[in-house]
Amino acid sequence: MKALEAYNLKKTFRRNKQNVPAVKDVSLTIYPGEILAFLGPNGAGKTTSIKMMAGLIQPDSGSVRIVGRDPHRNASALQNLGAVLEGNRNLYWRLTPEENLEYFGVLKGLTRREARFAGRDLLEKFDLLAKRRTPVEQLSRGMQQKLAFAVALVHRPKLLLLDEPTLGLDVEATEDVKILVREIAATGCAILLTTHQLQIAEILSDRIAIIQKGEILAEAPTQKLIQQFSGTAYKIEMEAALDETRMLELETLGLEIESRRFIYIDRSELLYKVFTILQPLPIQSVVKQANLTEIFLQIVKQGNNIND
Ligand SMILES: Nc1ncnc2c1ncn2[C@@H]1O[C@H](COP(=O)(O)OP(=O)(O)OP(=O)(O)O)[C@@H](O)[C@H]1O
Repeated sequence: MKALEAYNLKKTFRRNKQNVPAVKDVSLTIYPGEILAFLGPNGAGKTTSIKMMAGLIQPDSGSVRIVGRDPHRNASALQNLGAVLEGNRNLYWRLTPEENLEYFGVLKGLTRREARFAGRDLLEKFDLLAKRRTPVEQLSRGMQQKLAFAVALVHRPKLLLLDEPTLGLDVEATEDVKILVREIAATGCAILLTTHQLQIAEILSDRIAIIQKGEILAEAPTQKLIQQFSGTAYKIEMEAALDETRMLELETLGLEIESRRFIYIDRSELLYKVFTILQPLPIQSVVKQANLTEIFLQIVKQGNNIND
């Protein structure tokens, strides 16, 4: 059974008497144990999409199923959903971790006893046991984020939605969150996460969906996406700016040149031609493997659907 199915979601907001089309067409599927990174520039429609998937915003059209149930029609669908959507705002700051877990556990349908047991387990797993009686407002940002995860997981959901889970965290806390995300997925929970930190998406995700202006531009397994774009892509970095003659010669080959120093080669058969043109200028580096940041920028720049 699929953990999440979203079909053709659409949402237009009304602001200052104008229509703001936030999400035009978003369809996504996530399977148990899978981590999907949902990427896109600011304002692309990620949060609006996630809120529709979480049952918080009613779509204008399209449908959502969480483990087969529609969260907009059937509140029981939410028993399979955990979400950390706006930083750690799903916590009560004056309550302790223990109290938060019990409170939210009961809210999600557990008995107090079940919530207490599940909460204690999570506190232990997330290394928060020593802080269980400290009010949330006195915890570090990293601890608060881990607790927000714990609260989202207390009722053992099958789908976890994470909006920017590492925002504002230091290096160590970011590492903790990465490990947690992997561990949670390993238990069979499906995870959808948004992040602007593309190296995190590259390391963590099994699949990537890229959204721009409310539409999915690309969706593919992470490694496939990287291979697809790395196969023939080279980037040459020159030590100094190129002269006019060489610029012209390279441009005649149809190559993209950035800041007169970075040459992008999209066909490997051109590589040696380019080296000949560049001789004897010093080359700083030649990189073959595109990373997700470059791929993301390429896709968003092209702005058309590579799945077509
Ligand atoms: N409640 C709202 N009323 C009006 N417009 C909205 C509302 N929520 C979002 N928008 C608009 O919808 C578009 C998509 O916003 P959304 O927050 O979904 O993008 P995002 O991809 O999550 O962006 P970011 O990466 O900056 O968080 C933006 O133009 C935003 O201004």
